[in-house]
Amino acid sequence: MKQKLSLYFVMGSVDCMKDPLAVLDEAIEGGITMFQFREKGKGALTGVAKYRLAEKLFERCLAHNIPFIVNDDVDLALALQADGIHVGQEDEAAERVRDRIGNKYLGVSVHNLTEVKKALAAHADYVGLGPIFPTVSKDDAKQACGLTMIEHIRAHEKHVPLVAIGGITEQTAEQVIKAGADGIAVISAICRAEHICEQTKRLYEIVMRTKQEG
Ligand SMILES: C=C1C=NC(C(F)(F)F)=NC1=N
Ligand SMILES: [Mg+2]
Repeated sequence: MKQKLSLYFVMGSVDCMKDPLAVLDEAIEGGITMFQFREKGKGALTGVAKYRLAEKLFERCLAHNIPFIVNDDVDLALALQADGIHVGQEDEAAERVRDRIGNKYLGVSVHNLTEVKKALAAHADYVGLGPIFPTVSKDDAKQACGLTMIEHIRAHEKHVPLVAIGGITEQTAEQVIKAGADGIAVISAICRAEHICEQTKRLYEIVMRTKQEG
């Protein structure tokens, strides 16, 4: 699980400046290790259009052995037979989701140690902690919790697979890993890059080098 979390690309059509399929193809070429389909916010696709896009993105991930995770929408995850689901504190209760999805990946959004412990009690496979820095990708994001929250959680839960999310860039990725995250989750750092493949490669190199240094 910790290896998979290294470079976790989170994306929906609203985050992309061009065809989401082309964006994902470039990100895969650049070395992402996990993908989350997060179709949310103003102008997000719904219904059949959302399903069709999810199917095509899932095909890309399958072809490259990259876990395909669906954000929030458990019904969509089950219909697609996705590799997993990611839910927030306000989504369907993690315990109930675990019952519905069996042993697929279950990720839970957390903002503090209490929520980490709750997620572990619900048998989550990993937690997504954030936003670490102010984010541009989520209009109802909570207050940034900073690197100290990563350190605090890691000090109390040494082994929990933890990916950090929220405003993480090439400039801050190293300190996020050094603070104790097993990986970084990014939206705009990849989606808004001039050259998506090159940017993804740089993020991948930084994360993997920093993880090796221990
Ligand atoms: C709100 C979120 C928090 N964390 C994550 C991830 F990093 F992928 F685990 N994804 C989300 N959608
Ligand atoms: Mg959610």
